[in-house]
Amino acid sequence: MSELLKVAVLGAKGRMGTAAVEALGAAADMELVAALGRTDSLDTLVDAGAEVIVDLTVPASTEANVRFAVEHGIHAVVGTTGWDAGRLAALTALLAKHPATGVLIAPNFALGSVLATHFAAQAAKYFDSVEIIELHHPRKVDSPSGTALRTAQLISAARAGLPAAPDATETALDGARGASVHGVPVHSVRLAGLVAHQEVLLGSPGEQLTIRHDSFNHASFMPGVLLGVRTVGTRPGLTVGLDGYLDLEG
Ligand SMILES: NC(=O)C1=CN([C@@H]2O[C@H](COP(=O)(O)OP(=O)(O)OC[C@H]3O[C@@H](n4cnc5c(N)ncnc54)[C@H](O)[C@@H]3O)[C@@H](O)[C@H]2O)C=CC1
Ligand SMILES: O=C(O)C1=N[C@H](C(=O)O)C[C@H](O)C1
Repeated sequence: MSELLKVAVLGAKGRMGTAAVEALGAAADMELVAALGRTDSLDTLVDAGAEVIVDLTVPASTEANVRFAVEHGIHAVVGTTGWDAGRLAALTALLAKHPATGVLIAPNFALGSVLATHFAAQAAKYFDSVEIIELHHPRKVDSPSGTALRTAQLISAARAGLPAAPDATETALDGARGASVHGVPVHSVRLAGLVAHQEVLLGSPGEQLTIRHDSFNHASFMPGVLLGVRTVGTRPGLTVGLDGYLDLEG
């Protein structure tokens, strides 16, 4: 019998953490060796012999958690938001000192969402206008969502060198045109009853393409979490986006 992969969850009592503890506990090739909450010591990870952590905490905690893991040779699969360019640069520098360790920063684990973002980036250069609407449950603490930030970044890169989208707005109330993320307008909706949803609207004269993804519950994220845990140890260094572990060109 082959060895089980020793996995720990950080943020184990949260919405995502609860679902991940259940999914990882049910995986035949994994052993859940630790389930940490906000007040637990990170030393538990070392004592438990964790090989991979899954960080599902809060933007204020995630950077220190991942740093601890990398410094102890533990791979990290990260779903928590808040990984801006500065944090990613610092993590890349840290990983250079720990070349055998892998980190996946996954703004969204739902495979449909990863595909929707990929398709939106592919389509973006063929339309005059692109805007993003992300819609989430009202307990979400960050806005715009990590998924929308990532989608806007990829769309902006795909549209490099193209004219700006037409927009005759001369006066607007603050926020009425959304937040400009890499030049792409992003609108955040927080509504009771929602889970996690995103629409990318692409427009040209006479036509519109809408690319929409819906997560109806947290089960949607679990296949991506498991894929990340199974793969991260074979991918040293930093990977941003679960698409880095998929074969999207094939
Ligand atoms: N990548 C993805 O597919 C998804 C990512 N997320 C992101 O994951 C994060 C968590 O989301 P939710 O579970 O909805 O939030 P939540 O608020 O339900 O759970 C966060 C949990 O982390 C705990 N926590 C805070 N600091 C901690 C620390 N230092 N160590 C251990 N636990 C700590 C909190 O006490 C709480 O129980 C958010 O950033 C969210 O945007 C959420 C859903 C999907
Ligand atoms: O907080 C959430 O719920 C989610 N957070 C991630 C994000 O900010 O994109 C992923 C998903 O949208 C759910």
